[in-house]
Amino acid sequence: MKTTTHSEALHARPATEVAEQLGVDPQRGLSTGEAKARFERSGPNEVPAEAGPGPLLRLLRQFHDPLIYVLLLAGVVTGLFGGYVDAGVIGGVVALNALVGFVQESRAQRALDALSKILPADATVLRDGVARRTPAVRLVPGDVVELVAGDRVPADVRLLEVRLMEVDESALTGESVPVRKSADAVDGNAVVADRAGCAYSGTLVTRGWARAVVTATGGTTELGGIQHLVATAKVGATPLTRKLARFSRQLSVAIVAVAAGAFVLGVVRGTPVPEMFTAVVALAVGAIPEGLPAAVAIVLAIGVVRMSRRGAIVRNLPAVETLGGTTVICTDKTGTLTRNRMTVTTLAVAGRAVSPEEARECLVAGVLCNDAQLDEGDPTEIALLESALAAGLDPEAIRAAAPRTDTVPFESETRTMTTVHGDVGYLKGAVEEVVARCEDELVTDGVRPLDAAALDRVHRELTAQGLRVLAFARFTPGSAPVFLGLQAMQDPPRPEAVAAVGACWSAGIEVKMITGDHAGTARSIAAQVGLVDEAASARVLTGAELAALPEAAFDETVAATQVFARVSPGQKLELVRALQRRGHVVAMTGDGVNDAPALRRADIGVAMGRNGTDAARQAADMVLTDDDFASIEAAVREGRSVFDNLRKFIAWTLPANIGEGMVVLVAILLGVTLPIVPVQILWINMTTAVFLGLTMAFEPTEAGIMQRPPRPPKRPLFTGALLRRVVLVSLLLIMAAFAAYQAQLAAGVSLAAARTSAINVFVGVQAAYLLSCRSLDRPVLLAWPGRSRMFALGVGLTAGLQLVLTYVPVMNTWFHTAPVGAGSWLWVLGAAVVAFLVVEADKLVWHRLAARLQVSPGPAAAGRRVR
Ligand SMILES: Nc1ncnc2c1ncn2[C@@H]1O[C@H](COP(=O)(O)OP(=O)(O)OP(=O)(O)O)[C@@H](O)[C@H]1O
Repeated sequence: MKTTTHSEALHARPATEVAEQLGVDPQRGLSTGEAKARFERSGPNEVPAEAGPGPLLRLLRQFHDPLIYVLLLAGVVTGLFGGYVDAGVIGGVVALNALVGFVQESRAQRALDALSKILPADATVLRDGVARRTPAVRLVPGDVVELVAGDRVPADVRLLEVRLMEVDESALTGESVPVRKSADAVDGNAVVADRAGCAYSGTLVTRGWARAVVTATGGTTELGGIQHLVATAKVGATPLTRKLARFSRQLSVAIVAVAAGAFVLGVVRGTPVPEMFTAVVALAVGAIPEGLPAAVAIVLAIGVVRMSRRGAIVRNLPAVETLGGTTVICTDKTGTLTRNRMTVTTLAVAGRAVSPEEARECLVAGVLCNDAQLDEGDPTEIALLESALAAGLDPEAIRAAAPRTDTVPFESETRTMTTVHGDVGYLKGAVEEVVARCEDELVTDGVRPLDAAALDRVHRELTAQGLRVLAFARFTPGSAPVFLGLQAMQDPPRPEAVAAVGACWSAGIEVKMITGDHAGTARSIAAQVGLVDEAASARVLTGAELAALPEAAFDETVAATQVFARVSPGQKLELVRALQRRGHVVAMTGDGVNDAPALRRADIGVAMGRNGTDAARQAADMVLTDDDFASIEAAVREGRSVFDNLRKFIAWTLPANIGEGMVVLVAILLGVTLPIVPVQILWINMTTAVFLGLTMAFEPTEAGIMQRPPRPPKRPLFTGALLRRVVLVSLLLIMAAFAAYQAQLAAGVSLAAARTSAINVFVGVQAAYLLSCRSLDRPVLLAWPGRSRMFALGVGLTAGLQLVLTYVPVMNTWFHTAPVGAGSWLWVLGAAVVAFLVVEADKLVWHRLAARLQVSPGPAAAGRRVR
C-alpha cells in the first residue's frame, strides 16, 4: 500500500499538532473564505474518473468484430473482381452499422453516467464555528468534519475527538472486521490498517461518533492513490447478457459452418468463386444475430432510465432483470409505508391519557433528550419538539437552561437514547426498554411505585391505533430512573403505498413488513395500508419470538408471517435467508448501517435515498429517491416490462435473421437464382434490425402486467414456445420471398423488379410479425398494448426506406433494384396479412392448449390471496 512520508507524519503526531499544521482551529473549523481559497488550490474532493477511450477510439472499436472483418474482406474481394458498386455498398453498410452502434452505445452510457451522479454524498462540516451538511466534493484539507455511524468517511482525516468509534475499512484494507478508532497517535511505521488515529476516505463508520480534521482530499487520498473508489452505477454483464452472448457465439459458429458448406457446394456446382463468396458472406451476416447482446444492453439501460423516472435508481444492471421476478418484498414501515411525518397526538402519565399541563416533565424530557432542531433531524424527535411547543413550552429556553454534558446516542439495537445534563439525566425510547429500568413513576403529587398494569393497558390502547409510542424517564446519575410518561405519535400511511401494496398482491407478490416498532403499532399500520385484511387476523411475530423459534419450524413460520415487529437488523439477514430457502426471490429494504448484510444478501437490496445511510446505499442494488414503497412496486412493474420487451425483441429478431440467411442458403441448395442478392440481404438486415427490431425496446408496459404471477426464477429464456415461433416465422419469410419472386418472374417483369418484390415482401412480413410481437402469448388485437410512437415511427421509416430503395434511380443502381407496379405491392400486402394471421392463429391455439394444461402454481402463487 502506498504511504507517503507526509501522511506518516500525520498519524504519528498528536491530533492538535496536526490541526495546527493544517492551520485550523478544531473548535471552529475553517472560515468560509479560507475554505474557498483552499478549494481553488486543492480542487474538488473526488477521485478523477479514469478517462475512458475517446470518441474516435470508441468509433473504431465498433469495427473490432470478426463479422465485420469478414464483411470487409468480402467487400475487398468483390472489389478486386470488379464489383465496385457492390464493394462500395458493403463498405457503406459496414460504416452505417458502426455508426448506429456507436451512437447507441454512447447514449446508453450517458444515461447511466448521469444516474450515478444522483446519489448524494454529504458530510457534516464545521465552518465559522457552525456545523452544516455540505456536499463532500467541497471538502478541503483542514476542514473539520463530524462523523457518525452510517457515514462514509468523505476524505482522509486525522481524528481529533472520538466516542466509541468503529470503522469498516474493508474497502481499503480488505479486513472486514470493523476497526476501533481513537484520537491517539501511533507509531510512524504503522500500516494503514493499524493507524487508529486516522480514518480514510471511502471507509464506513459503523459505530460511534468522531470529530476529525481533513488531511487529504480527492486523488491524494489513500483510496484515490490506489484508484479503488467504489464507482456507483456501472454498465456490466448480467446473467442474461452473458447467456445471450454465449448463445449468439454458438449460433455464429453453426452459421459459419453452414455457410462454409454452402460455399463448397456452390463452387463444386460451378458458381464462380467471388460470387459464391459474397453470397455466403451475406448468408452469414444475415443469419447471425450480431446485434443481440448490444440490443439487450440497450433494453436494460432504457429500463434503468424508466425506473429512475419512477423514483428508483438501479445501481447494477442485473437488478433490472431480477426485479421482474421478485416474489416477496420485505419493507420497512416508517417512511416507506408511512410518511415519516410524526405528530404527537396523545400524552399519558401514570397509566392514563392526560392534558399537556399534567405531562410537563414528560415534554421537557422530550426536548432535552433530543438531537433535532425544529426544522432538521429525526422526524420522531422533531415531533417531540413540536409537542412541547404546542403545550406552550419554549424548547430553546429549556435547552439553554440545561446544557448537555453527555450522550448515549439512539441505536436500533438498544432502542433508547440517554442524555445527561449536569446532575440530571434523561432516558427515552421503546416502552419495554424504558420500563425495564424504572421502579417508580412520577404522579401529580410525587413519586410512587410504577403501576405496570395500568401502563401496559394504555400502551396497548395507543399502539392498537397505530401510534408510535415513546417512553420517558429521568434519573440522577448513579440511581434508578423515574418513569415520566408516554408520548404517542401518529405517522399516517402513504396513500400511494396502499395502492402499491394492492398492486403487489394482485401481481402474486407477497409484501411483508419488518419494523423496529412495537407489534401493536405494526399490526395496526399493516391493516391501514392493506397489507393484511384486518389487524386482528394479522400474523405478527416479534424479534424475540423469532429468536425463540425452533430451527425446524423457522422457514415455514417466517414464510407464513406478514408482520415482523421489534426486529433487530441482524435478524433481517436471517429472514432473507429463510425466504430464499423457500424458493423466493426477495426484495428487502433497509436504511441503517446494520442493514447492509441483509441488503447484500437479498436478491434486490433496496436502500433509502433520503433518510438512509451511505452504508445501506452502498450495499443496495436499488436506491429509492423518495423512500416510497410505491417506487418499489413501480420498479417491479418496469422490471417485468423490461423482461417482456427483451423476450419480444428476441422473438422478433431470431426468425428475421434466420429467414435472411436461409433465403440465400435455400437458393444455393436448390441451385436456383437468388431471389435476393447479397447486398440486398445486407440492406434488409441493417435497416430492419435498427428501425423495426429496436422499437421493441420502447414498447409500453402491457396492461395486466401486474395481474399475472411472477416469472418462475428458473424459467429458461428460450422456451419451447419461442423456438416453435422462430421456426414458423422463418419458414413464412422464406416462402413469401420465394413465392413473390417466382410469381413476378412468371408475370414477366425483369429480374431486378422480381427481386425488388421479394425484398419488399420480406420486409413487409417482418413488419407484420413485429406487430404480432407486441404481445407474445396472446393475440395482439385482444391484448392491445396501446399506441407506441416508436413502433409507428419505425414501421413508417422502414416503409419510406423501401420506397427509396424501389424508386430512387441511384439506389436501383447500387442495390440492383427496379421500380415495381401495383401488383407487386399487392403481394407485399397479402403476404403481410397472411403471415400476421398465421402467427396470431398459432398464438390462439397454443394459448388454449396452455390454458387446458394449467401449470401447477409456484411458491408465490400458493401464498396469494384473493382480494
Ligand atoms: N430517536 C429515538 N430516541 C429514542 N428511541 C427511539 C428513537 N427513535 C425510535 N425509537 C424507539 O425505537 C423503536 C425502533 O425504532 P427504529 O427507528 O429502529 O424503527 P422504526 O423506524 O420504528 O421502524 P422501521 O424499521 O420500519 O423504520 C421505536 O419504536 C421507538 O420506540
